[in-house]
Amino acid sequence: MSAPLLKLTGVTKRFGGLTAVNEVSTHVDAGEIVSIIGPNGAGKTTLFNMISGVLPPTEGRIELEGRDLARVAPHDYVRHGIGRTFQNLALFKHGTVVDNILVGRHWRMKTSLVEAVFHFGRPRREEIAARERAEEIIEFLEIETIRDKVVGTLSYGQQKRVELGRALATDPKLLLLDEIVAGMNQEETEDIARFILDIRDELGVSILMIEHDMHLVMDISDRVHALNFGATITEGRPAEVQAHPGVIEAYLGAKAAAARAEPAPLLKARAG
Ligand SMILES: Nc1ncnc2c1ncn2[C@@H]1O[C@H](COP(=O)(O)OP(=O)(O)OP(=O)(O)O)[C@@H](O)[C@H]1O
Repeated sequence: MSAPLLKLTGVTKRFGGLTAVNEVSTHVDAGEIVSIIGPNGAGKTTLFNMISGVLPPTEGRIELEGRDLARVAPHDYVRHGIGRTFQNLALFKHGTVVDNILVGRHWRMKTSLVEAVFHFGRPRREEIAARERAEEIIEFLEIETIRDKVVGTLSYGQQKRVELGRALATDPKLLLLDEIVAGMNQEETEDIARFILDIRDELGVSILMIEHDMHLVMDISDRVHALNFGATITEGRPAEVQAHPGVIEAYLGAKAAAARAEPAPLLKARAG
């Protein structure tokens, strides 16, 4: 049997005395959409940061197609096939849509500085191929009408789509989506859900996403991994995970803690 696309074994991250991620083991097979859920502070972003090379694990092993990523330099994760979007938009606001998507392409290009400066054969060929790929992605994401617009002038939903385009331009095998629909309205969320499924089905890219939108998680995930306080509560099919007592308790517990942190309505009214 071939190795899973992504495999995590006993992955742990400690920040001083705080264990943000505690011995998490999971995997993503080729062609899967897997979601990571959990209340605020559960360790989801820290886990993503380790998978995308932003942070080294304190313990444990992360493998992509059987290759230990500890041996890969952080800036080479993209070239090995891990693409990512960020929780907060990380686009070049003054650049156009095309410029931003080309940036993703350049992250994975091989042209050396000397070649680029003297404009030898490979950079030109690579540049033409990069532009062609950017246009394919623009068409795929249905953003042709805004291709020359400056990103900072676009709606939040459109900007998120551009960020998705930039991640796709790196030709990932595995795409990490960090709360991609946060702040979107229902129509924008439905569009993104459709694109995620198309990315998997038409482009053959596997997806690992952190998501708070439970409708999206339940609708499109093949598998869900639930975390709380850095540790795995359970993993399984969406409906099983949603009904798991530990998951319900984690979310209710988080809600109760948030409610305790809020002043009682009467006190709030008086204070106001
Ligand atoms: N660089 C850091 N230094 C110290 N502690 C950190 C650091 N990054 C995260 N933490 C802590 O690790 C824990 C997990 O945080 P993380 O951001 O991974 O959670 P999360 O599940 O992504 O939360 P959210 O849903 O709010 O984004 C939290 O207690 C957080 O305060």
